Amino acid sequence: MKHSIATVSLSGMLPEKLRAIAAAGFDGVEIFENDLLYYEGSPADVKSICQDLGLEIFLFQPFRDFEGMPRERLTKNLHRAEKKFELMHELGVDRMLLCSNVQNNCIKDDTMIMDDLYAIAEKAALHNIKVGYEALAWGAHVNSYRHAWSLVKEIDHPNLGMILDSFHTLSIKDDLTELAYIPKEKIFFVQLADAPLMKMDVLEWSRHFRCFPGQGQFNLQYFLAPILVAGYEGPLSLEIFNDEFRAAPTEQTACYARRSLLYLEELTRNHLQYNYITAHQSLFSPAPVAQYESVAFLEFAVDESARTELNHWFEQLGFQKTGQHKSKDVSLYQQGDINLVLNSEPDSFAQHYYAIHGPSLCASAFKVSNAEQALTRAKQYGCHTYEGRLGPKEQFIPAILAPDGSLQYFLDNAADIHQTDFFSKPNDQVAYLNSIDHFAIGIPPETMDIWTLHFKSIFGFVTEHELTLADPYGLMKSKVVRSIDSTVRIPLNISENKHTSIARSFTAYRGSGLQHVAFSTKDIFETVAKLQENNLKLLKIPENYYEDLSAKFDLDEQFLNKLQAHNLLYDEDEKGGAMLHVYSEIFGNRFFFEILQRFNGYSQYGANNTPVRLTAQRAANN
Ligand SMILES: O=C(O)c1ccc(O)c(O)c1
Ligand SMILES: [Mg+2]
Repeated sequence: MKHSIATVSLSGMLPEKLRAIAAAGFDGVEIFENDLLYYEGSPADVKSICQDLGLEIFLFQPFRDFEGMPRERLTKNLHRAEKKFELMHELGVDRMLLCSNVQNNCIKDDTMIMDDLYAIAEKAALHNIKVGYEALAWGAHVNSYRHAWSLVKEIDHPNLGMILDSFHTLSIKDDLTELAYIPKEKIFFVQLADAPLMKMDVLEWSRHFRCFPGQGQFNLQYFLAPILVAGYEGPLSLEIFNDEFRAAPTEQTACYARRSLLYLEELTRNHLQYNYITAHQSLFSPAPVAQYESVAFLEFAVDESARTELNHWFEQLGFQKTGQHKSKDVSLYQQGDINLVLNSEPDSFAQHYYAIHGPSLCASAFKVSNAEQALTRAKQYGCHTYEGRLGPKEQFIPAILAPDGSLQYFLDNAADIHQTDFFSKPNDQVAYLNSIDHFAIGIPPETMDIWTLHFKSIFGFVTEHELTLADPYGLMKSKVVRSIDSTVRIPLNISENKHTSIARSFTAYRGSGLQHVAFSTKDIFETVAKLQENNLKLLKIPENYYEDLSAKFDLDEQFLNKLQAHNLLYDEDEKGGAMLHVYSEIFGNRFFFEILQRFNGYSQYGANNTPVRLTAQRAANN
């Protein structure tokens, strides 16, 4: 289907927005009146910029507070409309959005409103313009598409139709059934926006918190599907009022905006198919999501000194160096199913990454059912791919760029590369740690929505509820993205405050970066004893914490003493699951390691203990 976006959705000056919109692959735009008002060029200039960029102008908007005004205002309002029709001719657009009146003095009389709408439709006809009526959720009288449609249907004028905007419909939880029964020629335009569910004034919610499809909590496919069933074939247009996007980089936002429409098309296609409705042929249909089986490896960019230091930490954690790359300065550490890689190869991706970020996670690799399929899907979604220089006999591993510019590899032959790419020796030590339970990354707050969309669309991951947690110097928020069956889990952490641990890691990394890696073990007491024997520095937990535990949970004294002796933290969930976990100290203000054991299907991340951890880390690292 054709894709469009309202200019209000992006940051920047009008020409800059238009260039980014074209570069992201949109077919056209809605010109938001304010963008035009503030622009120094004429409407004809805007028309020619769009033409040069290959963008169609689909819609001019909004025209406000027209219908149902006191009678003496009608002539004036019709005159105002005609002025805008003339401007629209200069712009080269034939469709206008009229939003329902929000004024206090709007007269709540359907007959009078219909007279007014008929009058504007007649004027529009003289100018060859089509007026689409949109019910704002906070409209003074008309605030639902069903009310708007009852009026438009009754008026039955060829120059008057409907504009359907997902936000206004889904925010008031309106019934969606009637959408399928609006004749397609009466649906003049469709606007799409997602939003997080919030308890607040609907106007404020709409003006500040809309987001791209897939980033919020609306089920947009339930809104779009009946519109397609009605036969609508016009553009799908994003209209996003969002404070973060107003400040975010224009080009990147435009790219993710476009991807969100592809994602919505895919969800809608699946939803239609699930209901045995023949899907629109033109709906985006990418390669299916591959199955994500595990984290295949985590790769750290290091220089010589960081390599020595991390080598030491890994050994203390019980890893064994089992591989040396055949042609590169890359080494492999293993334990159980865990693979960690240190890369200090000159003139490589890792070294460029190191030059900017210092010791950091430069790549994460995922074991998937079919790497080619995962890559194809990512490409279809417009992801940037990466192909590094291959050494002799080295295997090619498909990779894409994550939103922070690090690499994400897809592997379906994880076992093989150890043989083909590395001089390897068998791991002959006992494995205390078994697998990567999760790894957390700290990201700039304004990129949270981009990251979630990345994992949802490319990886087919799901998100868990965002949690707000206390740091001694502010707040952090954490949202987990994970594969459906939890084989891969990645908490995404943000903080708006300047002095929190997350903020400190941003400074160290000069950007986003790894916060911690959590390894699972099958016997945490034995493992911790071993790590202590290896002199791994574990985070010391204050005694008060254990006092509180004994008050909160039904734990016996001996067990509590054992926890305290091992600096172990304890959490329970409401379904009877429990978790024991312990933390290392922090590696250079950057990342740390967690060792955990889950019991009885505990599916959380010990967030209740995060404030204790953050405070203890700060005490140890100040
Ligand atoms: O917030 C508003 O005023 C506004 C204007 C135009 C729209 O299309 C819309 O959905 C909201
Ligand atoms: Mg709208």
